[in-house]
Amino acid sequence: MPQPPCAPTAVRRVACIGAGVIGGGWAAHFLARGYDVTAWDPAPDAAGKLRRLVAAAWPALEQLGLAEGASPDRLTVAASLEEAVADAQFVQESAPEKLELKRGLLARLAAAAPAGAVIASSTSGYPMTDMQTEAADPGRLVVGHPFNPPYLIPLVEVVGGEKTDPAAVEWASRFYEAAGKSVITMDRELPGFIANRLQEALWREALHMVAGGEATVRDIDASITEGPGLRWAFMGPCLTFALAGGEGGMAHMLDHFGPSLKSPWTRLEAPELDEALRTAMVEGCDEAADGRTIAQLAAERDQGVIDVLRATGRLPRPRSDEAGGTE
Ligand SMILES: NC(=O)C1=CN([C@@H]2O[C@H](COP(=O)(O)OP(=O)(O)OC[C@H]3O[C@@H](n4cnc5c(N)ncnc54)[C@H](O)[C@@H]3O)[C@@H](O)[C@H]2O)C=CC1
Ligand SMILES: C[N+](C)(C)CC(=O)CC(=O)[O-]
Repeated sequence: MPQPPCAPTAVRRVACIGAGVIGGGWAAHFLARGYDVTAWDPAPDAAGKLRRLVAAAWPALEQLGLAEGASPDRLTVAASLEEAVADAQFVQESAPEKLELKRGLLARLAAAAPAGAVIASSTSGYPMTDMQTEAADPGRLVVGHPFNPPYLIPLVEVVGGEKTDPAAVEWASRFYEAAGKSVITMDRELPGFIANRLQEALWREALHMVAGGEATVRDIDASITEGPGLRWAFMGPCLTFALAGGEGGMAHMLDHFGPSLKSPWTRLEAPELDEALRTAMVEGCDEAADGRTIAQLAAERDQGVIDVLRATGRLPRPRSDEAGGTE
């Protein structure tokens, strides 16, 4: 792989390709951290939608603290993909989760972006090995998997594919850290990476319970927000379960509960996502929303995440180049 155009801490210009929920959220994050952002999205109404998304996110970002010079005015919406990435020092792809589309798009991005510039995909599950097949220079393609909304949830999972240069994975991890993210760098591809693999197990069980009429959407959500979710905001599932073993810690927890966990671990297959289950989930969510719109729920979520970050002492650090990084 040719050298990236600059050091990870010296990046000033980022391109966001695909500007929906996640691409727009990434744009808001990078703008708040003081980067110049150029976005491109083929949808006819994409520019207006993106600016509305950034405007809706900005109050939350102001609460967290903006980087010096950060402004929504530093967002440019390009007329073409090629124009969007022509000058980019880093590219974040957030197009729809369709493998063929990602393959072609990543190849186009690799052809158009400056030599060596790292290109990250927001994919929530495809291995980079499967997505980098059409690119002329796959070495600079990595997965940078964010969490919704990327402007508030710190975690990014970074992993390369078989043809990715390890230097690109390293560069991307350092860049995201400089941009204020909390990074897990994976040394191998796993289906769903780490967090989605865990979330998918939870989600599979939730859908089973709704499909079987065993629990309502409201009950399922309350079972997490009033229960384990409170612990998970600051202590992960392994350490919280180590505490379930009392003074004996994880060893006693496994000896005590392990045998009885074998059945729940192996009982269920993937649920059939048929029309009835889809309807039950949609109606259950409408009921649980209690008349709140998506925009109201998003604002509530944003405030909740900020409160948790603040309460647990995890407000974002300043950008590392602000602390003296150089080109
Ligand atoms: N929604 C979520 O919670 C999360 C999604 N992701 C990943 O982020 C990516 C984007 O997902 P969302 O933002 O949720 O989808 P979305 O549907 O909200 O946005 C996708 C955007 O891509 C645009 N688009 C369509 N064709 C395109 C093309 N050829 N090139 C560039 N842009 C194109 C669409 O116009 C749309 O604005 C997916 O890979 C998804 O797996 C990752 C983490 C969380
Ligand atoms: C729903 N999702 C699988 C796209 C979610 C993610 O990938 C991460 C998240 O935001 O939880």
